[in-house]
Amino acid sequence: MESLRRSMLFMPGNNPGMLQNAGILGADSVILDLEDAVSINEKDAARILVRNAVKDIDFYGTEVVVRVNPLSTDFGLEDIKEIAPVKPDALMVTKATEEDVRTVSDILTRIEKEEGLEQKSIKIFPLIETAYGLEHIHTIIESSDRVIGILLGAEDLTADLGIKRTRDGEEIFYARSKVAAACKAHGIAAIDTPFSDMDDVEGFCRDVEKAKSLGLTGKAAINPRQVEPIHEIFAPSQEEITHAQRVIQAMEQAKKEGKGVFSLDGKMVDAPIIARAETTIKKAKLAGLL
Ligand SMILES: CC(C)(COP(=O)(O)OP(=O)(O)OC[C@H]1O[C@@H](n2cnc3c(N)ncnc32)[C@H](O)[C@@H]1OP(=O)(O)O)[C@@H](O)C(=O)NCCC(=O)NCCSC(=O)C[C@@](O)(CC(=O)O)C(=O)O
Ligand SMILES: [Mg+2]
Repeated sequence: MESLRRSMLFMPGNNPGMLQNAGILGADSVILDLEDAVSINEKDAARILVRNAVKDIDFYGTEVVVRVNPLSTDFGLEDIKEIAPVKPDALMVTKATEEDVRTVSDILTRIEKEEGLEQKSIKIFPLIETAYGLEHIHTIIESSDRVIGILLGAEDLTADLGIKRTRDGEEIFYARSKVAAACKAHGIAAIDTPFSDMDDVEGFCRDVEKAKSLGLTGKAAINPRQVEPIHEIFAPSQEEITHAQRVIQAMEQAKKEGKGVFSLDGKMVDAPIIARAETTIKKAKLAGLL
């Protein structure tokens, strides 16, 4: 069955307490970070900790993604060689380019063969956080059929663009729209950038609403407190569900009467409205609301 990926909770790979609880925090997906949340002198210890966590901890069905260091550093290749054999669901590739995704995919193919793992079982989640990555998003996605989703990284992206990162996020409107459309075109997940002010609940909810309204399918979290609001906002509202059910009922009646287009509450209903209603029902079922 298709699974939900509304929330992806980041946690530093060098924090055993957080890793220990990763499967019980309610997130759809956890990202165990070996990159920016881990300082240079902790990289080796974090890699061992994350390897053991992926191998031994019960994640209770939560998707497990490990963010590895770039291959251009001393740590990237070592991360992949140590982590892939314990079979995380996916590796997250930072500041992704086509070449990075191809290289990681080739290394995974070799490791899966050596370890007797199912081919293509380890997926790839590229992080789009450079101007190059954003403008090459289609070819990056097409670089490997392991790619299951994109995460937008707004801090690094705005730094690369040399622009200010603001609370309202006006400056990432284009990036969000581009990631949403490209991911939709390829049928993969489009995950929004994290919101760093954990205490600004109102601002956070507005940010999640904005991402949803632009077509992003989920959001990264940095704190467990952010998980529940993400799920609530990404779930269809009761009003949307009731309306979708009425559209489907009316469609079934119209079908019997041989009508392709009909009206409900004085508004025209045709194929795109029906498709939207079907999507709402599917999402409600996945979220356990129906
Ligand atoms: C910020 C803070 C230190 C605050 O800690 P605090 O302890 O003050 O928080 P509290 O709320 O008091 O915690 C209450 C209880 O929850 C536990 N707890 C907290 N957070 C938890 C968590 N994440 N996972 C599990 N458990 C957690 C905690 O251990 C405590 O447990 P307990 O003691 O048992 O009660 C903490 O959240 C944290 O480390 N977050 C993750 C940081 C991180 O991974 N960043 C990198 C990824 S972003 C990135 O890189 C994006 C990007 O790529 C994008 C771009 O480019 O744009 C880039 O480059 O920026
Ligand atoms: Mg980053």
